[in-house]
Amino acid sequence: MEEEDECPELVPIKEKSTGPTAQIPVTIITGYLGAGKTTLLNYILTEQHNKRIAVILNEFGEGSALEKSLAVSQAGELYEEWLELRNGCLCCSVKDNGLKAIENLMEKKGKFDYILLETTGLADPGAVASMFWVDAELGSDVYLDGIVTVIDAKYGMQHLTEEKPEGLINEAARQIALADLAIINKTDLVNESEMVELRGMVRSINGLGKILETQKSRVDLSQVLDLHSFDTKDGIRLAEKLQLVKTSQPHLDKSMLTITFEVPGSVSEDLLNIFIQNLLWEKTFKNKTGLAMIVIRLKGIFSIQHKQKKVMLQGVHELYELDETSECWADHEPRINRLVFIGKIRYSLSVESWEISCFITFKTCFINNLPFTVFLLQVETLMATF
Ligand SMILES: Nc1nc2c(ncn2[C@@H]2O[C@H](COP(=O)(O)OP(=O)(O)OP(=O)(O)O)[C@@H](O)[C@H]2O)c(=O)[nH]1
Ligand SMILES: [Zn+2]
Repeated sequence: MEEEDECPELVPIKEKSTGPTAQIPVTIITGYLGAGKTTLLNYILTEQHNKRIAVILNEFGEGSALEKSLAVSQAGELYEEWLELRNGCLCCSVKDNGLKAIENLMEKKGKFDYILLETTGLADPGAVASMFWVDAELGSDVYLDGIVTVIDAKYGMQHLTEEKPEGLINEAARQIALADLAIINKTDLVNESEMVELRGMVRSINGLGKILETQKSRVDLSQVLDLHSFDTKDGIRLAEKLQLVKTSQPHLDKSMLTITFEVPGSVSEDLLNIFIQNLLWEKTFKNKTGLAMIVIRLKGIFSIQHKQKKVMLQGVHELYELDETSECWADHEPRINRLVFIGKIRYSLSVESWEISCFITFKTCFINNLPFTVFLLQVETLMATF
């Protein structure tokens, strides 16, 4: 893990030129796992604003880019650069990939006039933002327009008040501290007193940024794009902000991990729902020390029996939804069901036994048309094997 780089001397970039060599604005969309970043991205991509937008997505964990790509609408002309980082994130493990992705996009320059960069839910937007000052010539093509942080109204307080291992920063707080715009999303899931508490907490972390409140991340785009938050006169402001939230330790919480299951076949929707409810609500899957994984984020793509379309699973803490996507399983396409867990298990050394117990039960969802009693018997037999 790279030590956090010294904050680079921030050199305000020169006045933005206009015309064909016009610099392209970049908006960083950040926010904790499941807060609604992709929902905001989709909303921006599908709203009428006659901007041709390029998207850079940085996903946490191996292979989970697939779910992300299915979640990002294919509206309009979309240039997608993937930064699929193995259990890392753009900001602290492979900064140069971020630059590479932007430079790849710049080669297609002229075809788009705005870049949206969605970070992983665990990323440090400060390190991503400072990328725009580290690489001088990059500054000539793009400029950082603003940092937009999406906050989950239902779990935001839990994320912000979570005890972190010694010296580790709370990434949710850091994402808010650096926001030019904070969007408190999912207001449909909380009452007024919870909103007052969260609003106060956000304001106490970030006294400057604008705060909007939304459902499904639907905001007035003039409040999100073209903010010019870091124009020359404000460039120094980023330095101050970075100093404000600067820490010496890397921020990636080692206890956070991603587990991916891939199983061929088609699954019974009922058995899948039972499996997910046992996982998220009953926490029935334990490791050999009797611990369950704290699943913070759950994503998946499924082939459901008797359905032609791919079904996407989205879960955030205890909430989950199975939605049919517009994409069909192609005739020759192998039906591989993928399930990605992002979460933590104390004493992660014993995550394997948790993984085995969970995987075996997941596999039993694929044994077609089992009477439920037989299914449960199978689960018990399987669970006894380790
Ligand atoms: N109830 C409710 N659900 C929402 C709202 N906005 C988004 N969601 C759901 O929350 C889940 C996560 O939304 P995403 O947009 O994928 O969140 P994200 O921040 O991109 O998540 P990561 O992939 O972990 O980074 C999805 O199931 C969304 O449909 C909202 O305002 N209310
Ligand atoms: Zn990072």
